[in-house]
Amino acid sequence: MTNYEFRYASHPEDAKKYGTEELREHFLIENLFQDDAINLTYSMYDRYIVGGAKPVGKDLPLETIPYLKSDNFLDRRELGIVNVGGKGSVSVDGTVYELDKKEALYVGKGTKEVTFLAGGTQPLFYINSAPAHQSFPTTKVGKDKAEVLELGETKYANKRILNKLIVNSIVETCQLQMGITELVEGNVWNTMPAHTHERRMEAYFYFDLEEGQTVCHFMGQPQHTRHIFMKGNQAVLSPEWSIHSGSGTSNYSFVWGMAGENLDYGDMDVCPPDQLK
Ligand SMILES: O=C(O)C(=O)C[C@H](O)C(=O)CO
Ligand SMILES: [Zn+2]
Repeated sequence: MTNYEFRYASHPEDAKKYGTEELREHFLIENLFQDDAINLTYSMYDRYIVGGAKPVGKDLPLETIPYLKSDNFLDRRELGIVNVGGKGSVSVDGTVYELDKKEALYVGKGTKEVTFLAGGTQPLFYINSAPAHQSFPTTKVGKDKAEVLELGETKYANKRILNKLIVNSIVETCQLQMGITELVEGNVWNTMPAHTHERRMEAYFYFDLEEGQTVCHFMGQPQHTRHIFMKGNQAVLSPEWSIHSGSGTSNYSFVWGMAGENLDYGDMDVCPPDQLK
């Protein structure tokens, strides 16, 4: 079963007026993982699709959805998959790729068949997809291939390990970039100092958050911020004009994914913490 929903893009002046319910309705994606279903959200932020696939008792083929008006999901798109659950497998045009937790698979434009296979130790496949103009080879990015950076300091409660997975130094893509950031125990702030990048939108997916804990995700223009309280296994859309940062009541991990004008991971306009409002 494939479920899908649609999100329009918001003007920053409009978003300033949103209350709690509107913010959650427009930016928060609450139900990504449903047994034996693929749940997709098609957004108008760079036509980025955010989704989840949870095969429990049957294999789940990635079917096209009406918003695409294409015969196959990847006729004009590329796809990034990050497994955030137990070990699992994905079939891509007949080749099976095994993904451990926190491993990624890039699937290029023109691929006809992508099937999330039941079995393993209950995988949870987090999906991001963006329009593509060129076909690049399907490539698994295992733990051995990830580029790992240590960021932040415990003194500032933001010590974290950033794992670049689907980035242009590892795999060729048209516009997709994805990776995982893991907060070190005792640290709670991600992406602080915060930044914007008007060249790209971004989506965050929070996971490995202890039951009963929460992450307060911050968004908005740097001098007009808003917050959304999030649970584990939920995603949030970050417009190109918005910061994306969060503080948890414990440590946690998140998958970041981006698309837009460039593939330059370092293209960020940093906002000093004491300038945020
Ligand atoms: O912890 C961080 O800092 C991040 O993970 C930042 C994201 O990768 C990002 O926002 C990239 O633009
Ligand atoms: Zn960013």
